[in-house]
Amino acid sequence: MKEIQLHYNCAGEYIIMSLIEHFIADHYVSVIIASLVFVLLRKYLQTKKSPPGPWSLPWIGHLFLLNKGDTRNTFRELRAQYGDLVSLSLGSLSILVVSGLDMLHEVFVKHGKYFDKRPQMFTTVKVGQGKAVVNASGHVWREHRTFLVSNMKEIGISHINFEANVLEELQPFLQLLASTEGKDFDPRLCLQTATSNIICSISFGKRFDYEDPDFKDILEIVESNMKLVGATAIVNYFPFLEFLPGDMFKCKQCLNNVDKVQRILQTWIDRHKLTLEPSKPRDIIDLYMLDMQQKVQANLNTSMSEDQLLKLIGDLFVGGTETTATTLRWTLVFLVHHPEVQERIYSEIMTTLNGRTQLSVLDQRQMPFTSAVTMESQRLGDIAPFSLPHSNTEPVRIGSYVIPAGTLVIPNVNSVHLDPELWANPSEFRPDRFLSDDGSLVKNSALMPFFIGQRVCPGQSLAKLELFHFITSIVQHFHILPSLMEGLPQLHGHLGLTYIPLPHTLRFVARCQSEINPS
Ligand code: HEM
Repeated sequence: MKEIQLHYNCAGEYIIMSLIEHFIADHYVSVIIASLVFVLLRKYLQTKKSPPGPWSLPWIGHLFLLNKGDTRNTFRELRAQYGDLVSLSLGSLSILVVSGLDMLHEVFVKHGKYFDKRPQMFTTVKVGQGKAVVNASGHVWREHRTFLVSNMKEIGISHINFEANVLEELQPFLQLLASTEGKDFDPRLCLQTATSNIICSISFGKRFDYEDPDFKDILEIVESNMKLVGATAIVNYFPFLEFLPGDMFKCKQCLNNVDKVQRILQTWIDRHKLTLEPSKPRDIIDLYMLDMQQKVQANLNTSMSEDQLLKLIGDLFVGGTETTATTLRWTLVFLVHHPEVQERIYSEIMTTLNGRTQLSVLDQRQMPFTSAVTMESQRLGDIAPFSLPHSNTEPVRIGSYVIPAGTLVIPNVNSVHLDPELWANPSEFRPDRFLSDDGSLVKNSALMPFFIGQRVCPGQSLAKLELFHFITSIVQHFHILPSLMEGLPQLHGHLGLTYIPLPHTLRFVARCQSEINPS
């Protein structure tokens, strides 16, 4: 009895275990077969539950597929073979590629609340520190996103006059174009500077001189990190690589850059706080400080802090500069290929201005062709072909499949923007596809440059305003002509974090010399 008590807590348990032992001894062959069948059946049912995908190598998974050429083509081929949901893996990470208009709606709208997280990896956890909006999930993300969305609503409702900020930036930009005197010129840098300066205006209430050393430093560091994030991407899937000796994957350099930008932003925020007047919020920083103070005073559970504010301003730079500048660059590329489209926009501008010199955002409603050109540039330029990666913290059933918790979910927006089932001749630039027979604007839910669902771009009102004013002002004042040296720019680009045009120059020849005075 003593021996029995060593192994079993009570006599009942002893009896049951003895019966099982006897059964196994008598039927051990049947037990082995049954266990085998059980294991195989479970495995079969599990694979049945995950969306299909190609065979993978142990440990590295589909690295060979994702590292080969243009990922948009790879995903197109995978979709043709396996359907709208494709399972892949990298290291220990499960990946799901979601394609097609209906499936993107099913996953990111119908089941959107389950897929509103960001995956936990080097870029989000170390670079973005899981803070503010772009890299955050859960309570921090929801609170900061709500703050941003409520303060970046349609023009006229927001506290900040975005249009004034955009118009203020247009003047030095147009003067810079005029100063090129119709010679070959690459507009990339001045578009990036202008869009960054607009983020400065809405964040700090002031624009910077293009030669301001701190401003130039920030632009250079942000650009350097855009390139470094490509080099560090592999660390997202194989995290141990970060800890190899040296800085082979540029992780340390990338994190140092983040530190440098934060230090500059912190000094700007500190200076700005000294002049805060609660009755007159001037910009995002003022609005944030006031919102935070109110919540602290009311003893509310808030994640808002000065540290989060620093990251939020960083998010606006990352989310709002390169994206808008690249969209404008693609638009210029398409316009230089289509002088007849430039002339149609010009004529619409002149009719709408009707003697005035400056368009207002309210004029947009009377300018369907210009809106159609912007939409078509966003579709064909397709600058964010995979949006940003999402993730889920619990298993989610989509149709007959189960998506495991912690999957990295990639929205294949490219599959929609260039789908021949949705757009006739999708690789052609045809703004008229967004116009009805009577010339009015036809919206199309298959156009999703700002993506859809819970994480849809909160800066889209500002972005649309910038696109409208920059495109119309450039066409109002200049003929956009091909480079004398290089001819027309290429219509294909380079796929990095975003899809960008290949380096090129254009000529901006003033329509009427007297209209813009270079300073
Ligand atoms: C043409 C210009 C722009 C395009 C094409 C664009 C596109 C996008 C896309 C595709 C996303 C990812 C949505 C997702 O997570 O699936 C996004 C997110 C975001 N964008 Fe934009 N964007 C533009 C301009 C802006 C501007 C001007 C701002 C800010 C002033 C901004 C701020 C953000 C932020 C903060 C996020 C993160 C949202 C979140 O994680 O909840 N974007 N944008």
